[in-house]
Formats: sequence, C-alpha cells, structure tokens
Amino acid sequence: MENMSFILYGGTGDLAKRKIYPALFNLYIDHKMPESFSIIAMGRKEQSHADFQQIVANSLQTFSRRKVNDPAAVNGFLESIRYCSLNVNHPEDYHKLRGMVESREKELNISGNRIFYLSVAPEFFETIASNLKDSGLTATTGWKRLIIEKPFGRDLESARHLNRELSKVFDEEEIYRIDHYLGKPMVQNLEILESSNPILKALWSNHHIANVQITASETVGVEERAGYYDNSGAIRDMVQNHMLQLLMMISMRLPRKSDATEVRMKKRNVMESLRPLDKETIASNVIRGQYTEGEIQGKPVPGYTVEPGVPANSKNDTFIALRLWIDNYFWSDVPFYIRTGKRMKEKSTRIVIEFKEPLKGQTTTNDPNLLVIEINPNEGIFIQLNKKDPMNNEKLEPMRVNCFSSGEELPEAYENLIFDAIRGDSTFFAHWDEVELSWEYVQPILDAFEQDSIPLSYYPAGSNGPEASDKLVQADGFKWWLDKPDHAGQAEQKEEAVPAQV
Ligand SMILES: NC(=O)C1=CN([C@@H]2O[C@H](COP(=O)(O)OP(=O)(O)OC[C@H]3O[C@@H](n4cnc5c(N)ncnc54)[C@H](OP(=O)(O)O)[C@@H]3O)[C@@H](O)[C@H]2O)C=CC1
Ligand SMILES: O=C1O[C@H](COP(=O)(O)O)[C@@H](O)[C@H](O)[C@H]1O
Repeated sequence: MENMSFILYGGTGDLAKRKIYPALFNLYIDHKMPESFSIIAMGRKEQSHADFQQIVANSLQTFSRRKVNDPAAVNGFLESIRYCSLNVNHPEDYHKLRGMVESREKELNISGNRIFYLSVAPEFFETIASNLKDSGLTATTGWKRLIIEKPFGRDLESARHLNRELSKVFDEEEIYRIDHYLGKPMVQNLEILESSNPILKALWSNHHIANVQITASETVGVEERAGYYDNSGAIRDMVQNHMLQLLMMISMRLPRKSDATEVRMKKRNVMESLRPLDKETIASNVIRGQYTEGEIQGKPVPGYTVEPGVPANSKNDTFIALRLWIDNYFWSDVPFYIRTGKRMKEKSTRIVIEFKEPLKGQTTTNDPNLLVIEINPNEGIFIQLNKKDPMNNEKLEPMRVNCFSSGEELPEAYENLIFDAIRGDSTFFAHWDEVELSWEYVQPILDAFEQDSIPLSYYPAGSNGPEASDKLVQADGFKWWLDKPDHAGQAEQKEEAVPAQV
C-alpha cells in the first residue's frame, strides 16, 4: 500500500471521534495502514498537537471496536497525528495547512499521495474544494483523493451543482462518496452470496422470486439532530442514499468482474430500469409517516412534534414505505418494497426475499420459502423452508436454517470504506451516476411532500410503522415478513448499545 497523508476537515467533530479515528486505529493495529502515513486533523480553535492527540486517545477508548490496551500501539498511532487550526472560509489558512502537509511528507518520506476527507457540514464542501485548488494543495506529485460525507445535495438540482463544483478540482475517479451502508460487511457480501451459491443463483429472478422487502428500522428518534432531520426527513436521510443503494446491491445483475467499473455499471443499470414515479403514481406507491408518542422497550417516549427543536406543526416524514418496480428482463412483475423509519419496534436492517409457490395456483405450503439477509445489528442469513409437523403429519410447518456471525470481530463499515479509499478501490462508494439517478427517482416524491399532496400517516412509537404501510404490501397479496416480536426466536436480537447516528 502506498504511503499517504490523510487530511481531515472536521477533525474535532462527532463523526471523526466516533467513527473515523477508531476506524484508522483499527486499521493500524490490523496492519492495514501504509508503512508510512501522516494524519492532519483540523478544527477552528488553536490547540497543541499533544492536547489534540489526547482527545483522539479518549475517542479510541470510548469508540474503538478493538480493545485499546496496548500502549505501544496507541502511541504509535497517535504519533502520526498532527492538529492544524483552520477556518475553511479563510484562504490563508490553507497555506498554513499546505506547509504542515509538506513538512510531514518530507519528514515521513511520503511521496505526495493525499486523501482529503470532508467531515464537515455540506455547505462547506464547495468552499473547501476551491480553496484546496487555489492553495496548491491538490497540485501534488502523488495521487489525490476526496472522501466526502453525505448528504450529497438536498435535491437533484443542488446535487448537480455540487458535483459540477467538485469536478473542477477532482476527477470522478478521485471522488469517494461515502454511503456507510455500502461498508457494512453483509452488504459487501451480497454479490458473493448470489455468485458463489448455485442454489441461490439459479433462483435469482422473477421466475422464482415473488417480492423483495428491504427494511431499515430504528428505535431511536430524532435525537439532538432536529435542525438537520426536520429539513431532511427519512426520504433524504435514508431513502435517497442507503435504501436505494441496498436496492441496487441486491438487484444488480452479476458483474463479470467484481471491480468498481463493472459493479457500478450494473448498479446504474438498475437505477435506469426503475419505473419513475409521477404525480399520479406517487399516492399509490409511497407512504409517508410520522411517529406519535408511544413506548420503546417498555419506556414511554414523546411524539415527533414535541421532540426538542421540532416545530409543533411539522409534517416531516420519520417513516417511508415505498413500492418500486424494476422494469427489466429479470425483475419485471416483482415488487420491491422499501421501508425505513425512526422510533420503530426494533433496530434492524434486513432484506427478505420471498420465493414463489412451486406450482402456480396450487398452495402446497403454509409459508413461502424466504431468504433473509440480516445486515444490522445481527449479521447473517437464514432460509425458511417447510417440513412436516411431527405432531400432525397432515400439516406443514416452517423451519429456519440459520447462519449468524458473532459480529464482534467484523470490521466496522468505516474501517472497510477507509481501507478501500486508501487502496484506491471505489467499488463500495457511490458513483455520481448512481447519486444523480437516485435524486432523479426521489425528486417527484420530494415535490409531492413539499406540496403536501400525499397524506401523512401517523404511527405510535414502538410500532412497525403506519397501517398504510401494511396495506401497501397487502394490496399485492403479501405481508411484511418478520414483524412479529417472536420472529427472531432463532437469532438473539441485540439492543442498540449506543444511539446510532451513522
Ligand atoms: N455525526 C454523524 O453520525 C454523521 C455525520 N455525517 C456527516 O459528516 C459531516 C460531519 O458531521 P459531524 O461530525 O456530526 O459534525 P459536527 O458538528 O460534530 O462537527 C463539525 C466539524 O466541522 C468543523 N467546522 C465547523 N465550522 C468550521 C469552519 N468554519 N472551519 C473549519 N472547521 C469547521 C468543526 O470544527 P470546530 O467546531 O472545532 O471548528 C467540527 O470539526 C457532516 O457532513 C454530516 O452530515 C454523516 C453521517 C453521520
Ligand atoms: O445515515 C444515517 O444512518 C443512520 C442509521 O445507520 P445504521 O448504520 O445505524 O443503520 C440513521 O440513524 C441516521 O439518521 C442517518 O443519517
């Protein structure tokens, strides 16, 4: 792996402390960092390198996946970090930064390879990119890469504008747009699951699949993020990016080669085949929900509009259910359902693939075969089959074959993604084509919400979302799988240890 400088805007922020430093540290102790590397972190206030290294040490203690019990490893990692006070709006600060970057590169024999990581509010993205160019920081002798956090725009137009601005400084192949769902180990496994298992590969099309359900439910509410969330809603926060990425990953045709070019082309094909929504079809395919007061794990919680910072008359969506159609040869007539929401019954990200009855019109089983891919917080798969009920041979009963991993030793999404960016592998980052097509798809929904032209359905906190979401699926003769509290008898459900924001 080539040596490099890792230059972090927003180095004093929440994401850096909770995710980025722990990820870099875990890569370091797993020997997945380059031989020689320099980390330069930025924030506005003046502070010494030593004081800042102590802040990073604390963040590792709290958030590292691996135990932080080897002082030599911790010190070795901290020694690579320098702090630079910088205001992103002050061009002269970039010259100071450049001096520090170059002096560390000289000291550590780094040949000008630079990753610029923008972990700051999105309104700074353009300013930083243009200042990077003007200060000469991007005119380096090595390679340069830009890692950029979500959100990438707030609608189609702003996303296009942002992309145009970034393209003045970085080529598309230098831009690594983070979607942390693409870093989750089970999501990175989806392609292999199909390609390396003939029993699944043979069934992977509309001949055998009745419907596909993608759920990302959370028990947390809006937390302290009302300012952001009330202007975004679940549609921008989850659907435009994470949910559509999961849809692409599960439905793309197998690439000939598993590399960034091929995978991204297959994903783009999915988005190009998505049946667009318009004013007429939105009402029958999109459910917009908002939580009211209820109970989460036995504790009463307030409704959305009385959460701190949320306007009492907010009509913001904290839940979305969506029926989508992929109009291509393989998936025509298979409904894909997406569902995501806050303050739901369980924390769970999963994909359920429901198979068709073996003989059309002849019901031979009580329950259909299911392939369930658990992404978070449990990671694994189970297959639901049917067998005879030993107490009553006339009857069939479902049986589940499980395979779950312990999770503890699996790398975090941010570890996978940062490792890939350092290696220059952009397979699991969102290409501009995907981002643009995703915005194109959701734009009519954003417009409908703006015009308040579709109803807002309420659901009590701690439920599985509004009734309208059940009806959406029932209208096609299906139901949401695994909504009952007893479904997970097979796999112990872990509670959310830390309120997850990422
Ligand atoms: N936190 C999370 O879980 C997630 C965050 N993100 C995205 O990551 C990015 C960062 O989020 P998060 O860490 O939560 O934000 P925080 O508000 O915690 O941190 C913001 C960072 O930006 C810096 N900053 C603010 N203004 C300036 C300025 N004028 N000049 C230089 N630095 C400045 C702050 O430094 P200082 O105040 O020290 O100057 C701080 O380091 C955002 O784009 C967010 O959307 C995405 C997914 C999840
Ligand atoms: O990006 C986001 O994702 C989290 C959910 O992530 P997960 O990894 O815990 O499933 C969500 O809470 C947050 O609102 C959103 O910004």
